[in-house]
Amino acid sequence: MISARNLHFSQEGIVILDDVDLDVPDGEMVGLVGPNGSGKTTLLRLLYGACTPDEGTILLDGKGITEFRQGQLARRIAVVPQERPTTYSQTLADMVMLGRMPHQGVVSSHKKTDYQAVIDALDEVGLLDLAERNINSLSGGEMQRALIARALCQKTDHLLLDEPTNHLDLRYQLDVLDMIRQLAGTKVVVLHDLNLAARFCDRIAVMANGRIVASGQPDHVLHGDLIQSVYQVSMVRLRAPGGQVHLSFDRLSQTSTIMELQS
Ligand SMILES: Nc1ncnc2c1ncn2[C@@H]1O[C@H](COP(=O)(O)OP(=O)(O)OP(=O)(O)O)[C@@H](O)[C@H]1O
Repeated sequence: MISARNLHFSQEGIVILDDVDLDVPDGEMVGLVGPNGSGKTTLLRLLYGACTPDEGTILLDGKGITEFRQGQLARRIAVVPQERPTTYSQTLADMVMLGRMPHQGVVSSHKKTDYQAVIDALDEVGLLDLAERNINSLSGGEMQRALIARALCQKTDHLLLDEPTNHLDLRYQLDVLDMIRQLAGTKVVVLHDLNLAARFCDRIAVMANGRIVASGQPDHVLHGDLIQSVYQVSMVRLRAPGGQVHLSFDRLSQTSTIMELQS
């Protein structure tokens, strides 16, 4: 369980997060959505201790995040950041093995369980065939899956992902989010694609101007009035013959009515 209470965070005199509360219960996947610059990455960074809030508390399974040493935190939280690693010569398997570091002693060599964790994680993201490839040669989507494999390898109770699907093709967007959803523990995922958020997240928190302006189950949160006020676009909710909801967006000048089409 991750709980954030009353978070305030400023940089260079600019308020970036303003009174943010967030609860992520065990087993749930919570999507953070919102326009560019609304504070999603900053909130994620606070949740994994990369930044310290000016005010407020973050509890990890009931214990203040500041009470954990760095190594303890790395055994509890894995992160898939937006940034790509600075590329240098290293095999994919070696990069993913870095996810095992929090579980290894200072001078310990890799154990059988470490190698197995790397193999399992690479297999999970469909990259096992590329294990010995230099990471410099990976495509954008392959690198993104490699970073997810590294986080899986860390075997933590909490997984935080910043736009994990933005380089992935359609199949891997679905495969990766489905796989993440099924993991035990808590998952927080920053997404721009509201259809993916609606499909895979148990709950969604909508951010705007450094605040969470709505949160709850996707069907309750993703309604036209809110989307229009937050993104300045109109939203149409369509329902496919199989019952799946599809959200369609348009510029306000083109469509301003919100419709529900049932087949
Ligand atoms: N060091 C800083 N100094 C001043 N402003 C900053 C600093 N770091 C971040 N910001 C601002 O904080 C705001 C929130 O940034 P953040 O990256 O959290 O947004 P985001 O919702 O993740 O955006 P995006 O969807 O574009 O990735 C932005 O307006 C950004 O310019």
